[in-house]
Amino acid sequence: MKIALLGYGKMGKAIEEIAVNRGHEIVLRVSEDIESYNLNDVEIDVAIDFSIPKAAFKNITTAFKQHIPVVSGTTGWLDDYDKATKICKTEDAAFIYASNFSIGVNVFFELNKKLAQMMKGLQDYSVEIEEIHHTQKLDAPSGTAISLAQQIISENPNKKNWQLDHADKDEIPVYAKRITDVHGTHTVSYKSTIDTIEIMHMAHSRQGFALGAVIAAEWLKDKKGVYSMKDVLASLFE
Ligand SMILES: NC(=O)C1=CN([C@@H]2O[C@H](COP(=O)(O)OP(=O)(O)OC[C@H]3O[C@@H](n4cnc5c(N)ncnc54)[C@H](O)[C@@H]3O)[C@@H](O)[C@H]2O)C=CC1
Ligand SMILES: O=C(O)C1=N[C@H](C(=O)O)C[C@H](O)C1
Repeated sequence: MKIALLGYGKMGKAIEEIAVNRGHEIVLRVSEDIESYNLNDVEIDVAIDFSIPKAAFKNITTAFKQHIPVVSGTTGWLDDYDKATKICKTEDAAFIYASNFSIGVNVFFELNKKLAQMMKGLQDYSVEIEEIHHTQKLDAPSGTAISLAQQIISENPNKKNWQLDHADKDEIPVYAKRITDVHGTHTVSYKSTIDTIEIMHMAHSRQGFALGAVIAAEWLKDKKGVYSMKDVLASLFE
């Protein structure tokens, strides 16, 4: 598979290593405005975008306009997600966005939904989310923490929204901490005066995110349409 890397930072490099080990070829590395590159110059089977919030929408839609399937893991740009999926459909392209491509986190997402269903009637418990990441991270809270909050909100009618660092009764507080060299730790806690229930996922490296993104790209390559990581991992969740 011929891969274009849109964003060639920490994740771009981790993806390159795994993709090459799985027999793929990196044909383009984009690390600044995509207008400086001509996507027609090389044959591309799939583009993988791990860039920065303000570049993601342009990177992704530029690829769609060349009918190139796109896997995107960039966080912090989702206000434009619906616009991007519309362009994907108009251009007959293919797209998977995930706030977290790690298979472990996708299992954790399923646990989070199940736990939210069980806890929604237990009014003595208050729910909160904590995420910890390295100090170079541009966005807060993390895309994964927002996904976790949205999953709880869709299961629990008493929760209407999430807030960074504080919350009203019908909101979920999300606490974001920045500590050198932390790859990504997410904890969902339900606390009462009697006890605390917690689920936690801790990434030990970027390998899980990168492997999941390459697996998603292999799965998406010959498809059209908009998908999620749940589609890619369907057999795991049957
Ligand atoms: N969905 C997931 O599983 C994961 C998502 N992420 C997200 O991926 C993104 C990238 O993370 P890192 O690689 O750690 O960041 P990074 O800062 O190491 O890399 C970002 C790269 O984008 C490049 N860049 C700047 N402007 C650009 C443009 N206009 N077009 C293309 N590239 C441009 C920068 O030169 C930099 O090398 C972040 O949004 C992060 O939150 C990170 C890990 C896992
Ligand atoms: O920036 C990171 O590093 C990560 N970002 C993603 C997020 O915002 O959730 C995923 C992972 O936690 C690492």
